[in-house]
Amino acid sequence: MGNRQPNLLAFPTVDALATSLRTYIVQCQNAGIQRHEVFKVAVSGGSLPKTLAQALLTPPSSPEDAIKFDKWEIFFADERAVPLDHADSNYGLLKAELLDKIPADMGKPVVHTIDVAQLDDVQELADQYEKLLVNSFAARDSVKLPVFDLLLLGCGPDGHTCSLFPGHALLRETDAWVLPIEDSPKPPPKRITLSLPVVTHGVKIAFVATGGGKKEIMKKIFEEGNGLPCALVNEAAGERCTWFTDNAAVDGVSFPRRGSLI
Ligand SMILES: O=C1O[C@H](COP(=O)(O)O)[C@@H](O)[C@H](O)[C@H]1O
Repeated sequence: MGNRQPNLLAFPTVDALATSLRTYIVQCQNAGIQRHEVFKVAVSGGSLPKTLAQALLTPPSSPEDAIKFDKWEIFFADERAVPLDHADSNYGLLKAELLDKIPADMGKPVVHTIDVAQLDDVQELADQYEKLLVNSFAARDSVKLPVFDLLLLGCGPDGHTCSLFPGHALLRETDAWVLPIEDSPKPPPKRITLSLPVVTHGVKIAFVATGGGKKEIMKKIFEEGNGLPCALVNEAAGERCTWFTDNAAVDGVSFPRRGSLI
């Protein structure tokens, strides 16, 4: 991969990881606000929202370190086709872990949820979410792909990210921005997900992977690749992609720069 290698950072604890993740997110936020006065960020579900809350809800160490939630537009990197208050909803999880805990003086982000009126038709659900992106990122005719300022992603123990699963036909999609999936190997089966080209087109892409349960797949992603969805993101995004891991998740992986910051 040469100088297009992703950054792989390993921290001794999740606390230390969260501190660096915050610094990184603030840099992305400030760059986004400078570029177009807002910060457009896509977030995943799973274990990410908890770590994200840990990173974002601490008081700033300086004015430059401030989280400006009133400038944030939050989109979902993937979402399950369930009501927003369902236990499987990625929005519901983010709400419980982060959104409900944001103090009033930090501002309120705009949060783009799925259109729950379309839950019965997952293709329509994906199409509606794509339309939302078209409206937010300008007309599709003039914009080939939406460019998120940052995508915050998780990595499943099988190497999936968003709802892009190993070996699935959705990995070959080149046109659509948002895709439906009806046969997710991880429940619930019906979901929507950003496509690989949209994910890899972001200004910055950050993965958060913690715990010993991730170490086998981390070895495969970084040492073999094997067409795993997370490895495909690494290959396409190169140095725009940064992994925030703890030591347990990269135990035995030869690559990481320990705890250093970008
Ligand atoms: O199903 C999903 O799983 C992935 C990974 O979750 P994790 O708990 O292993 O971190 C998550 O990134 C994705 O958003 C979610 O829908």
